[in-house]
Amino acid sequence: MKLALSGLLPYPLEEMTHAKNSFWQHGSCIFTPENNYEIIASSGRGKTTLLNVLFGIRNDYHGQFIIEDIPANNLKLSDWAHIRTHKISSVFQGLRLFRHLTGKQNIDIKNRLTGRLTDQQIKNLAKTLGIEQQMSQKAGLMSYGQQQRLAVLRAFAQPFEWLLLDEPFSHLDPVTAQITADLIRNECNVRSANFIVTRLMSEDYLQANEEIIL
Ligand SMILES: Nc1ncnc2c1ncn2[C@@H]1O[C@H](COP(=O)(O)OP(=O)(O)OP(=O)(O)O)[C@@H](O)[C@H]1O
Repeated sequence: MKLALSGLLPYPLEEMTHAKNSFWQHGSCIFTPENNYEIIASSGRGKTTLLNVLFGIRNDYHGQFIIEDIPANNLKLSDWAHIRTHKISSVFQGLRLFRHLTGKQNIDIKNRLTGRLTDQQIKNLAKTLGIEQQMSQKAGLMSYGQQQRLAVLRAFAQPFEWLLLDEPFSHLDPVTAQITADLIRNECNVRSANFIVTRLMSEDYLQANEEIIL
């Protein structure tokens, strides 16, 4: 599924000085399924805003976001529901976990809708991510780094063509980050899917073949 931005400029970025001499000056790019993408910028330059546009949860922008030749603003809520269940999965910067549910319950609540992962697959993924023991613990009691890995696992509990990841390694040590990055890359490969990941200037774990500097 091709995602295209044409002259995109989110309203909150309009008056910002960096928007006048950066990606936002033209706001155009095409995300094609042959590539993985990194969106790289220092804090506050619009990474989360851009991912939220791609996930269809913001439409406060100039220009156009086009999904497979259809302007995103023409899509109905039911179209977006379908896209978010079958085509685009996401790991938000704020994670959006249910704090009072266990790790496993957080996965199950999504997996029940999609039936994507078996219990054994969930167990194996949790083990690889080093959060096997946390699956029976309440999410709100986990460290933020453990919660980040749980959110990555949850993103796998549905089919997708694109996986959006907003600074997914920000609370992980380099070894754990690399294990998580390798798992993400492998899951995408197995599913013939692609990722769009944001990161600050200083980190680089997933090493996509296309870089977008904001
Ligand atoms: N709804 C909004 N109303 C006003 N300003 C907003 C809104 N959404 C985003 N912004 C502003 O847009 C700018 C970019 O925010 P964004 O969260 O996209 O940055 P970021 O690159 O993801 O930063 P970080 O690396 O710190 O997460 C910020 O200055 C933010 O205050």
